[in-house]
Amino acid sequence: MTATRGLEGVVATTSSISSIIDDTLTYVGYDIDDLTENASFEEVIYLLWHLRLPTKDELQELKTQLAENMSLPDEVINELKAIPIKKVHPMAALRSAVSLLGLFDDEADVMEDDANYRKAIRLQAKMPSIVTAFSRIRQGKEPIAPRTDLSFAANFMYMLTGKEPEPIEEEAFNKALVLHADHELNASTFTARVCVATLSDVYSGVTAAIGALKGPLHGGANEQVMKMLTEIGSPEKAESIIREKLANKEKIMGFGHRVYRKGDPRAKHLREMSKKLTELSGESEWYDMSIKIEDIVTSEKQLPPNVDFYSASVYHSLGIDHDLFTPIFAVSRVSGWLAHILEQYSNNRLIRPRADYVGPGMQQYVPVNERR
Ligand SMILES: CC(=O)SCCNC(=O)CCNC(=O)[C@H](O)C(C)(C)COP(=O)(O)OP(=O)(O)OC[C@H]1O[C@@H](n2cnc3c(N)ncnc32)[C@H](O)[C@@H]1OP(=O)(O)O
Ligand SMILES: O=C([O-])CC(=O)C(=O)O
Repeated sequence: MTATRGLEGVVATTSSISSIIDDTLTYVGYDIDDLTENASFEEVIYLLWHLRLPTKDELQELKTQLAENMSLPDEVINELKAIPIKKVHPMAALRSAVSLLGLFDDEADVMEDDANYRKAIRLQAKMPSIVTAFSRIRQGKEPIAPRTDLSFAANFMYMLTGKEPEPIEEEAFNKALVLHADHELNASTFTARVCVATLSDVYSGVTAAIGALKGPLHGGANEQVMKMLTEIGSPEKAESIIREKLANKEKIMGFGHRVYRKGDPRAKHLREMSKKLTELSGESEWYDMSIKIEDIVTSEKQLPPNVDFYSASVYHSLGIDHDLFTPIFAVSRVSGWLAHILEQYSNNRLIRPRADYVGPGMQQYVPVNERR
């Protein structure tokens, strides 16, 4: 038995949800470029869960179901008010709140398909409410109730700020949600599948996935990108700082990918949005700095930007707090996690690989008093 470090190149399951072939990303056979330009996030949710695009009536039904399930139990709001909210990372709060939500769902441990689908709707609907409630409570404000007449993207921004977004902001946010929705067997999705393959429940699967997304090598990279851009401070300083980081063998956040070699097809959409939105907000230095960094990292290390690099300046331009970037990723990616959880249940087998043991050989137990 020989281990493959990080399971690189290992094919661990079949899936009909999304694919990455020759650096092209598709959801159920639809190119990500096509979906980003044309689809609403609600259509993408339906696509991932049903493996086909919805009719007009089916889409309306999904929108209604999401709208009806957005509000949070008082206990979850009260818990967010009880935690040391100024010290807690919102991803940790989201992880705990999703786990807590499961305690107030009478169907949490009901394993029938219909019940699991209903839980998927509830989780998809309530994740934006948790993230926005966290943000409001942290500012000493009351959470804002969701509106049934707004799109998923607009509702998130409305619950965050109390204002309806401008059409260009809603469009950008919808695109970002579409771009982050699913990505084959990434670390958090794999985590969700491993968890529910024990026939554990949907809440456990999503809670585990949030924990995996939180790390800076995965979803947590978008917040780290903004931290780096803020530290660099201006496009003029980018070159020397990035060259120094590379010389010190530091990783540049938002670059590199386990699967893509030529580049992440999502990055160009976010680059374009970053250009547009930073111009609009009068802070084009974030875009200029990002372009400069991309030039250096691609020429020095042949590492193209991934989805997290330009999403940082996009979310910043939308006025979003930097530590909410990864929770927003989760608000979108939960659609993919849920699709994979439902797919795993539909054809389940326990996921249990082996380890190549490299520790000491057989040893004799020595009582503690005799040990030296
Ligand atoms: C949504 C997402 O999860 S997208 C990924 C988000 N994560 C990041 O942006 C963090 C920065 N990037 C990385 O850490 C990596 O590229 C990962 C985690 C995405 C992929 O990791 P792996 O496939 O395991 O590649 P690994 O970390 O082994 O890197 C291979 C080589 O490229 C280098 N490298 C990879 N990424 C970077 C980077 N961002 N900056 C500098 N060097 C890098 C490594 O140092 C290593 O060099 P070496 O062979 O000389 O030691
Ligand atoms: O696929 C991966 O390894 C990481 C990634 O880009 C994602 O989850 O969107």
